[in-house]
Parts: sequence; C-alpha cells; structure tokens
Amino acid sequence: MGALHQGHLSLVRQAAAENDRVFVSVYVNPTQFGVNEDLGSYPKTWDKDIAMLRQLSSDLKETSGHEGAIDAIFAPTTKSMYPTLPPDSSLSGTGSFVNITPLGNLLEGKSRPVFFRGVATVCMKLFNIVQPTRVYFGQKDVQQTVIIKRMVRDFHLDTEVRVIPTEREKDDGLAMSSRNVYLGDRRRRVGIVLYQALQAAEAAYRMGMRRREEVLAFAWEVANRTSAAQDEHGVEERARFEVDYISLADPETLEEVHIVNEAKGAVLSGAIKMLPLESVRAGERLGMGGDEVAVRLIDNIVLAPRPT
Ligand SMILES: Nc1ncnc2c1ncn2[C@@H]1O[C@H](COP(=O)(O)OP(=O)(O)OP(=O)(O)O)[C@@H](O)[C@H]1O
Ligand SMILES: CC(C)(CO)[C@@H](O)C(=O)[O-]
Ligand code: BAL
Repeated sequence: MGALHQGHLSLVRQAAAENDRVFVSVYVNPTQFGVNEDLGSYPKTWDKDIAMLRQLSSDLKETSGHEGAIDAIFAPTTKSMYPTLPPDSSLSGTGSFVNITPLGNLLEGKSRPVFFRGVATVCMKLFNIVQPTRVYFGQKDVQQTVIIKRMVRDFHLDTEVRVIPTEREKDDGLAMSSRNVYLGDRRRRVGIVLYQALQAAEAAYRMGMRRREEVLAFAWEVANRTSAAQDEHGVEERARFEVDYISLADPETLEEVHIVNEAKGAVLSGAIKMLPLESVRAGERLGMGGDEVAVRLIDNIVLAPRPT
C-alpha cells in the first residue's frame, strides 16, 4: 500500500533473489478499510516510494547482474481494480468479494470486520492480473499470510505464497509499519510494549511452559506493568494504550490453543491501540496528524514446532 519502508524492500529483495522477473504492486485498497478507519489519511509518499524502488532495483542489478531487478510497478486506479461497482467498505457491502471464514473473523477481524474481505478480494484481483509464480507477504501481518495461503489452497490458485520475516527498527525492535509515522516520540517509545509482551511470553515458552494461562501471563504482566506506569505519569508525560488482544493460536486455523502442541508450534500475536495524546508539550516531536488519532499496532512471534 505504498509509504514504503525497509520491510517492504525486504520482500522485493527476496522476490528478486528467487525469480527472474519481479512486479511490485502499490495500491491503497479501499475495501479493506472500515468506514471509520484511516483510508483518507493513510500516508502517501509516491515520489519517495518510486525513488526507493529505483534505488533498490539498481542496487540489485549491480549485485545480481540481472537486466533490471524490478520489472514493473503496478499502481492501478481504483476504477481499474473495481471496474463495475464502486468499492464498498460497509459490512453489508455490495460487490464481488472473496470471504475466507472463519479465519477472517478472528483476531484482527474482530476489530476490523471488513478488513480481510477487502484483503482477500484485492489479492485475488492482483493474482488474476499478474498471474505470479510466487507472491511475497510479510510475517508482520501473520493472519493475512494464513488467509492468503488458505485462499490459494481453497480456490486452487497456481501460485506459491512466500512469507518473509518481520523487519524491525534497529534500536528497540519495533516492527516496521507504514502507520508508525503516526507515532510521535512519546507514543513511539511506549509502542514497543507489544513486542516486549510477546517476547516475555516467548521466553516462558522457551523455559518449558506450554499451558496458555502460564505463557500468556508473562505477556500480560509486561502490558499491565507498562500501562500502570503510564497511568502514574501526568498528561504531558504519558502515552496510554489499550490492549485489543494477546493471542496464542494454532498456526493454521488461528483458533486459540490451551496447550501448545510442540509438533505444531503456535503463533503468539497481539494488537494494541495507542491512544491519542491527552496533552502536548511545547516543542515535542509529534507524529503525522499531531498524535491526535488512535493508532493500531500489531506484531507476532512464531513459536516454531520442535524438529522431530
Ligand atoms: N516490518 C515488516 N517486515 C516485513 N514485511 C512487512 C513489514 N511491514 C509490512 N510488511 C509487508 O509488506 C506488505 C505490504 O504491507 P502494507 O503496505 O500494508 O504495509 P504496512 O507497513 O503493513 O502498513 P500498515 O502500517 O498499514 O500495516 C505486506 O505483505 C506486509 O506484511
Ligand atoms: C496485502 C495488501 C497489500 C492488500 O492490500 C495489504 O493488506 C498489505 O499491504 O498488507
Ligand atoms: N498491512 C496491513 C494493511 C492494513 O492494515 O490495512
């Protein structure tokens, strides 16, 4: 969806390493945004995106000797992606949609009820237009990867879904995301709480814990402690957040698990909402939109199955 960062570029790099021809799509798909979500304000940095892709393409060309590492950028208009009815984001929306259930109703889908309908629909369109041998998605959006794999399987699509590790900020490991530009310094610092909570749960798993309550208690401890610490600060110091969910789920069905089956592993994932700042200090570095809108952050860690 543009507003490119190193996470996006890592998908392109991997695609260039594994294929002769690479297409990059840049399209902010309206049907995956709910009616009250941020479609209108979603960051758009077209000129910078193109410059980044050009640079990457020439770097890759030098290292691999390919003619051109990126063959084309596909940036369609909404009229060409939705040729008959205009895109509809309402829950009862009319139009031609791909619905992958129950996967699309879980986790992210609970808070964003039209999200995965929009994602599956636009990906089906992109796959039909480009007919790719392989498609590249980021691990950061784990539920999206599970849904796209399911769509490929259930609709007998002739493509291989490749999932590329989450690129993280060097300083603290925050998952890169286009929406991070909404975070000013204060919310950016606190936003790492989600990854820290997931890491605490992962550590519990590594220490041998397998029961849901035991593993997730470690994550909740981090989230609750951080939240309480913010509450103690004054309005000019704190950045408050709400936890939407912390999940320990089966890697294929994304159903919550009670005891992790080591042969299958599990996915630890979560979402938090960074709330708008209550009061802004003079000279404080703010994010896009002045830290006035809530920002949803997601992240996950895969608990890999034990080799047999
Ligand atoms: N940090 C990351 N590491 C690896 N892949 C990523 C990362 N962030 C996004 N991607 C992948 O890039 C592709 C395009 O994602 P998208 O344009 O929605 O960017 P995004 O950063 O996820 O944006 P948003 O902030 O809206 O979630 C998706 O497959 C997504 O999973
Ligand atoms: C898969 C996707 C490109 C569909 O618009 C989007 O959901 C994203 O960028 O993750
Ligand atoms: N990468 C997810 C796109 C979205 O949140 O709309």
